[in-house]
Amino acid sequence: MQLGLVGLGKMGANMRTRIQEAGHQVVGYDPRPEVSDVATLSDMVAGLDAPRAIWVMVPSGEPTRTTIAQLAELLEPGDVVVDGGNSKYTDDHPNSELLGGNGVGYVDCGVSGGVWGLRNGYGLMVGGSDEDVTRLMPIFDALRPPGERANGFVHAGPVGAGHYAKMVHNGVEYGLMHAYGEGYELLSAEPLITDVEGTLRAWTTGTVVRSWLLELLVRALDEDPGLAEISDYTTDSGEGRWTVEEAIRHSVPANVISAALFARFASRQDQGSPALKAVSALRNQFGGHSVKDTSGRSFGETGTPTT
Ligand SMILES: O=C(CO)[C@H](O)[C@H](O)COP(=O)(O)O
Repeated sequence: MQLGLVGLGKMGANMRTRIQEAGHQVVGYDPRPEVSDVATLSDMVAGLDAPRAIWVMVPSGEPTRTTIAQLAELLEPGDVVVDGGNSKYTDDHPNSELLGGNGVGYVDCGVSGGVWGLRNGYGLMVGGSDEDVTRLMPIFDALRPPGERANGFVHAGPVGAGHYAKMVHNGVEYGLMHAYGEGYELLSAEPLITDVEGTLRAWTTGTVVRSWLLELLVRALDEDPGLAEISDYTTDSGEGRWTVEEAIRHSVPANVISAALFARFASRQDQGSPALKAVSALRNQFGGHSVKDTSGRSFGETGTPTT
């Protein structure tokens, strides 16, 4: 199948490779000519046979809304657009209506897996009509991990459901990372524990708290013993806030997720928390998100896997 892919950043570029490796043809567009397959968005559209499928993988908010508005001008009835970024789910209906006015379908897809998704596959949470989702299944199958479709892929509901599921996923991510961070801090504070990293490494196998995030924490400690180089200053890109807003709307007592979000805010006021160093190191490990070193300089991409 052919796919137009808008946005060839650290997620989009890896997704292009994975989709191509599954035998599909990708025409990628990015404003940076050195990574783009075509010069303009309209060249990308012109390079695809109708009916077209276009995947948008650009930062959420204005960049995604603008891209979708531009596509609405360029596409034809029967085409379909996927927003694979971390958009707020409330953006999905306006985007869907804008495109639908011209007979263009719309699917929202939460994508999890960070910079490791190229080799491990991406977890996908999809919202849209059965017809649009079925049509895009070859692309979803190329991106998701191998094996059972239900492990790593869900058609969670109508338009908006994919981004809602991804928002909650990211809220859970905040809570998990913070719990590991607190555990790391407590182990580090206790003189009885003479091998903190070894204890965390032991937890990665057999225990009830084993997980990929825990493996990444051990990896971060291997690369930076004692997390000496990293500041606890931890940013956020919105999903945690939206999860807490939704918890309030539904009167769900989201104690853990809101505490983890507020701890990130505190990290920007009062630096020096080992738990937040761990959270910051984990964001860098799984997503290649930029972090600060102890002198306040931003750096990133150290989590990019070499395999
Ligand atoms: O979607 C992701 C992982 O699943 C991103 O890496 C995540 O959005 C990072 O979020 P934040 O910047 O708020 O920590």
